[in-house]
Amino acid sequence: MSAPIISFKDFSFQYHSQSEPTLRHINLDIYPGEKVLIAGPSGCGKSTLGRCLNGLIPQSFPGKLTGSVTVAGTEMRASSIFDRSLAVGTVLQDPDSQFVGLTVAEDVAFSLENDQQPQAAMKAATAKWARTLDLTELLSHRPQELSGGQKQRVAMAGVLIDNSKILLFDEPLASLDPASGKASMALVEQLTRSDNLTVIIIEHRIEDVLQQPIDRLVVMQDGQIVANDRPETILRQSLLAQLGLREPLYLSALKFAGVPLDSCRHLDRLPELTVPNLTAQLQRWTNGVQLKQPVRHDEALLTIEHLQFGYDPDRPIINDLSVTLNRGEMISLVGQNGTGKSTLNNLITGFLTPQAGTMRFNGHPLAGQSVKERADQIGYILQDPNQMLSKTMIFDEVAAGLVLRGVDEVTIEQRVNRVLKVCGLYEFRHWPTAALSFGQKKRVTIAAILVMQPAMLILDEPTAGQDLKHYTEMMRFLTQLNREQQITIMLITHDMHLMLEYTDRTIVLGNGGILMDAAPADVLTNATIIEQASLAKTSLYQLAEAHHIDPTEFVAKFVQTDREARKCNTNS
Ligand SMILES: Nc1ncnc2c1ncn2[C@@H]1O[C@H](COP(=O)(O)OP(=O)(O)OP(=O)(O)O)[C@@H](O)[C@H]1O
Ligand SMILES: Nc1ncnc2c1ncn2[C@@H]1O[C@H](COP(=O)(O)OP(=O)(O)OP(=O)(O)O)[C@@H](O)[C@H]1O
Repeated sequence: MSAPIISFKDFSFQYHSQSEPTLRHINLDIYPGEKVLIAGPSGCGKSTLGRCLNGLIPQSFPGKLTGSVTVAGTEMRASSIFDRSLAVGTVLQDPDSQFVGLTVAEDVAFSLENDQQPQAAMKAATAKWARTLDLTELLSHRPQELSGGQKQRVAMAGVLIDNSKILLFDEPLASLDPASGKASMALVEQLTRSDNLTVIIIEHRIEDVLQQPIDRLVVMQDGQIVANDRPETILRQSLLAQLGLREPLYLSALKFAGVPLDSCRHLDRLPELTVPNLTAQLQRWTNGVQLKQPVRHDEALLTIEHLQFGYDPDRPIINDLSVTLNRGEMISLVGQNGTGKSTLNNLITGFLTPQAGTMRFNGHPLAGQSVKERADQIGYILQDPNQMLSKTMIFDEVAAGLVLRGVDEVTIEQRVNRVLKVCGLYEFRHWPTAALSFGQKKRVTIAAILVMQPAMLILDEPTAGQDLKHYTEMMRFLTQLNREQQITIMLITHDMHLMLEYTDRTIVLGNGGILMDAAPADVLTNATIIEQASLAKTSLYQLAEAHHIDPTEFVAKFVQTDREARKCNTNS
């Protein structure tokens, strides 16, 4: 075997501002041409490990380090951040932080320009990567005009153009629609094999990454490596579930059906999975589950009719869109990157004004109501809580809307405390928001909206970047608000699991209008819609199809069983 291209030897790292090391005694060798997935609970140190590879540690994030890290034969401490960034191309979760150019084209070509490459070569390379990542049409746009997923693809092109031999992806899938996520993972696989790249992927969405072959799965916990093996070995041991991480859905389905994992071969690769008598076992399980009738909601809350909007009025993004959302519904809004999901919500909340059409909320027209008036009834929660927090202390943050509306102090105290209790934040009420984790901050932003007693919440990717424990906590909390207070909740998401497991209705946006409006299991088993809206079949669909079971029935029964299992876990 050749020498490792990356080697951690008894490596520990402690951020200057922390009292304990974040990485502890890491020993890890990665060989040229390997594709490695790093998984682990939130805060276990995955991104910190990545920063040690691309040179951000210790240069931009100083701290105390012991042991050694060598990348491509050079000891980390001996190389500059510039050399290190050339050796390791990095795509971060938050692409905004990577933009430097005025246009998409400048951004993609930035590193070549820095390297003083000839114009012609630069243009050819930019065009090639723009084509590969479906960005050609966007080359003259400003990065600020792009949707979240488009930004992520630009960041990826800007890194791939460099031809680095090592690529590091930190949560590459969070803002990509399922089809783009799948396509980018397939592209990474192709490059790994054709150009003999070494690839490290940090990701919570393990099932999505495992759609392509992964050579090694490294699992971290509390700053240490607790498993480092072939994915199949780790999946068979159910280690992911034990650590509170999300297993691939098909694995959960095998467990529900009582299939002993020891009897499975190629457990990490669904297309090659072989299990004796699997068809009979899955059919028996499917026949044994009785589907319950869903609860109906038919009191209209938000009625949108013939809505029309384009940033350039001649090129509508929303085109004659009509839909009614009912009180007490839990809805997912899905669709291709750049299709107009955020735009639609900005129209509802009043940040944008439609060129035509009407919207009525609770029977009253929204036109003529200010952003503030709409915010009393419809709360919009952005993906990144840091963009929403404006006060230093938690209590003040939650009270801000009431203070702005001139509510008296005694009422504010009562209402804020009540909401803080509902959100599980009461004990932190005198803390600064900066001291909270990402998930807790998100709750504060929700609390600040709930205090206005809205009838509807719209949340953009409420669980992105969170591990299963925090994801489940957040979704349990939202489900409780929905059931107990009859708040209508609409989740904008690219996460097909989330849509299946937690929502009762899926609205698929595309071509300016609504492509489909149905139960999530029906959407995810409709091949035409999946294709049109850049969604993806989950592994459950593939498992059912391969074993001649009606996929819609199988998926619906899986969701019901999974919800019941989760309910039991909560009650116990
Ligand atoms: N810039 C920083 N300064 C001080 N401490 C930090 C810094 N960044 C991270 N940490 C600490 O290191 C720990 C690990 O963070 P890291 O981002 O590496 O985790 P992670 O496994 O990538 O988590 P996630 O999955 O939530 O992104 C955190 O608990 C945090 O307290
Ligand atoms: N301020 C703006 N000026 C011009 N065009 C814009 C602006 N904001 C968004 N767009 C364009 O409008 C389209 C819809 O963007 P929007 O952000 O609504 O999409 P989205 O469905 O939310 O995407 P994603 O899933 O990637 O977040 C995209 O093609 C985007 O490039």
